[in-house]
Amino acid sequence: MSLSKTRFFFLKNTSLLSTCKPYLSQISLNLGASKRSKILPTASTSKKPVDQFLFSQKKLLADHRGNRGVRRFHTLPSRFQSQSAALNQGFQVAKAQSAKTSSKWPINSHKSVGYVCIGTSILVFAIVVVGGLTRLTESGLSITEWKPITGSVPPLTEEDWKLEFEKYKQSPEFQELNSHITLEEFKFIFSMEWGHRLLGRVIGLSFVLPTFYFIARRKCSKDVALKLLAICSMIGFQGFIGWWMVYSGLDKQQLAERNSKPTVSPYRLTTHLGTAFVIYCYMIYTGLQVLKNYKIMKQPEAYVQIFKQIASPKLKTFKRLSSVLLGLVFITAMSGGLVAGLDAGLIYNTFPHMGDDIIPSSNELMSPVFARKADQSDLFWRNMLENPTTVQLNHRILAVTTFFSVFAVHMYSHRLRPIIPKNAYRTLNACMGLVTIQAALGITTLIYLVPIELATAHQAGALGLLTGILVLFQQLRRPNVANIALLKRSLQQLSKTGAKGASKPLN
Ligand code: HEM
Repeated sequence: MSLSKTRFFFLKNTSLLSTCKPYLSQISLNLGASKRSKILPTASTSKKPVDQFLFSQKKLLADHRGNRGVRRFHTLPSRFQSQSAALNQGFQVAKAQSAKTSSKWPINSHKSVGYVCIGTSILVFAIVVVGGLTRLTESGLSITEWKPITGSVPPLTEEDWKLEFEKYKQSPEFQELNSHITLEEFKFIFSMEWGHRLLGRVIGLSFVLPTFYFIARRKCSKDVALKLLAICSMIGFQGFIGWWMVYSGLDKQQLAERNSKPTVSPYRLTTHLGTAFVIYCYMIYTGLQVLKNYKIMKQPEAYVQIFKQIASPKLKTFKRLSSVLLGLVFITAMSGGLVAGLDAGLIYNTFPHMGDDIIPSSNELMSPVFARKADQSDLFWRNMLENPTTVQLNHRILAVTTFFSVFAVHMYSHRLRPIIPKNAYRTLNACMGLVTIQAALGITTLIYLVPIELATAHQAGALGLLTGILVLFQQLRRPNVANIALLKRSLQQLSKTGAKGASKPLN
């Protein structure tokens, strides 16, 4: 069994950590959270460095492979226990604890969990683009029913197609806007919407099935299992939101209340877009976290330098800025969803001017036409969310703020260059490029009156930018508690041997 495999065994054993916790609390390596500093013995509490310690467990763990959890420590050979008083103490505590708990969850998830998360997030990216195309080709209201299971079979015969077309003919969209379309044209819009829904089902299956497998086979840690389950429920919920959105464009009563032509509610469209973005981010974040932890577990020495940098208090502001950027990009994207939902990109097609001025008149921005209450108490928020002029202006303001914020953080990163992890520095450079492309795509989409290609690219660009900032955010996050322990020990070993990367103390 290789050393890395031995480590895996070590880390798989949840109880080892709980074993170590009591006596590890003496350690404080200045790493901030007290929880994290209670993990592994320092050199002074253990006679052996962690690698030797782990290696010496090789046989022991192999002997006890069949026994999971803390039971392994019941039968520790005394020769091993005598190696360290501290360890001995830990084992005694584990014995006591074993009577109460027996956990089978590994501390680190297997890399395949990370691959599934990242792989499925690519499908989510694709469905967002397909969803954008569905909206831009005005295909979204062509399927008038929601059949989560049987709907995956498309019309197969000409008769089936005619039947679907008849159903569509009852919809407000056909009656008010599309009464001229032919069966062939209907087949196109139906296929767009059907493809979008099918991709949703594929995403559901390709995430839910592996999740059950990972959980049943204990391939993931407990907290990752909870995250996977949360993502599964969000995927299911997204299917429901999709139908809730479509229904708002099919129901005559709702359309009359909104005094709208047959289109979906902009609020529901933005909710649908927002949930897709959240699912996407959650998948990428979880996937990257799992892969990072897995990599560290296999080769902690390779990550030591980065760990020292991200644990440094000097990077605190930069880390906070990365979360601000993440929030800002997300809000800008949601405001873009409202622009799309209200077709607000079809007015004021100049930049930076909106009409004669950079900002339209206040009368137009806060028009009483949009207030529904007699006392106009809803004037402000209705204009902010329902007036296409104001909504477009908001999106411009947020987009420009996002652009200059990324630019400012990028400039700031040059000053911090020696202390920023290289990978994060590179990611921020890429984000600067992505935000520039995104702003350019937004402006051209507007100027050219929202052509399908540019609008689709602009939507994909939003997701691309969000991915970049999310990766940056993730790169600046600490690994899990168990891996921090490994890293601390590697760091100590490196400083003992005077190796490069460990010369400066952890600050
Ligand atoms: C820099 C950050 C930006 C982000 C993150 C962003 C994000 C988005 C998103 C997510 C959408 C919704 C797309 C859809 O659902 O189809 C959108 C739509 C839109 N954005 Fe942006 N945008 C940005 C910049 C800009 C800029 C600078 C402009 C131009 C002033 C602009 C103009 C538009 C227009 C006109 C739409 C509506 C397109 C449509 O109807 O499909 N965006 N934006």
